[in-house]
Amino acid sequence: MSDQVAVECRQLVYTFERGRKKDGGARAVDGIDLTVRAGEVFGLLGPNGAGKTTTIRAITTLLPTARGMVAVFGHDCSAEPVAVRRLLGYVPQQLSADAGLTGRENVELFARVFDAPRAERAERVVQALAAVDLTEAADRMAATYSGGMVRRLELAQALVSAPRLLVLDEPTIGLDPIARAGVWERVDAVRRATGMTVLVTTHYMDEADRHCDRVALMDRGRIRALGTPEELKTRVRAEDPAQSAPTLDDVFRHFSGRTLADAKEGDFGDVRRTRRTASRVG
Ligand SMILES: Nc1ncnc2c1ncn2[C@@H]1O[C@H](COP(=O)(O)OP(=O)(O)OP(=O)(O)O)[C@@H](O)[C@H]1O
Repeated sequence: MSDQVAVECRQLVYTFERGRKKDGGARAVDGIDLTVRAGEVFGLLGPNGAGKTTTIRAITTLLPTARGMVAVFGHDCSAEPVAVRRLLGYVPQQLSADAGLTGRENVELFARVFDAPRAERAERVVQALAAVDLTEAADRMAATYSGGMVRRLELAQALVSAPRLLVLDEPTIGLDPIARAGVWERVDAVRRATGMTVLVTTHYMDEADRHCDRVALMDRGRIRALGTPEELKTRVRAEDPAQSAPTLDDVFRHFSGRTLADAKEGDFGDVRRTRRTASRVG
């Protein structure tokens, strides 16, 4: 890990115009300060509606930076969006693989769209498929893949452009525990092999605890706590001696004032988004 900064957000605010009244408008992101160091796996954690995806979309230049500053490896996301996009691999929550193409064709398509150097393209496609353990299934139609395989294919699509920053939005939502472990195994291996920075959102606290170097706990558009999972647990133990062995769920409750289960209830839109994501990979 280096001292270089991969992602920096300063006082980032994002308000949706068509907002929900109970949120006092729709301030999805409410003044976020965040630094992701080069080479780390950084987790943005929180329940549905916390503002994770909105933050990710600002970092990936898919939303304009309305207020505040966002930069990726020193490139301002508003002023230099093209330079930022060249450094990114992004796996969104929505399906990004085409069921009517083979795994290999899907990855080749991304290699062309993201302008991987022509001379290296074929080799990059082979390597990206191998990195996610899809070499044998590469020439099958993606429509025949399991949910876990689709997720790994989408990972290969993002890796083929050799990004410096890999952004994963809920990479394991809707997958069974074995498939979830399979996705993380590949992410960990790629990170070890390349030193790539990984920014991941999840509401699975156990996964974040196991795989993230540092985490930011988000709730209602704000970061409630930030640090390594161990640092956060140590803080909870110090502030609440009744908690002798807190989990990250306990840490979330301590800093946000509510349980993840309460926070998870969300609203109709939140539930619909989760179901859509879960069913698309299921
Ligand atoms: N296009 C939109 N228009 C209006 N409000 C939106 C829009 N997208 C998100 N929101 C609202 O912004 C808030 C933050 O949503 P966001 O998707 O960033 O949360 P999240 O933490 O990523 O949760 P999820 O995992 O459910 O996507 C929520 O209250 C949500 O309803």
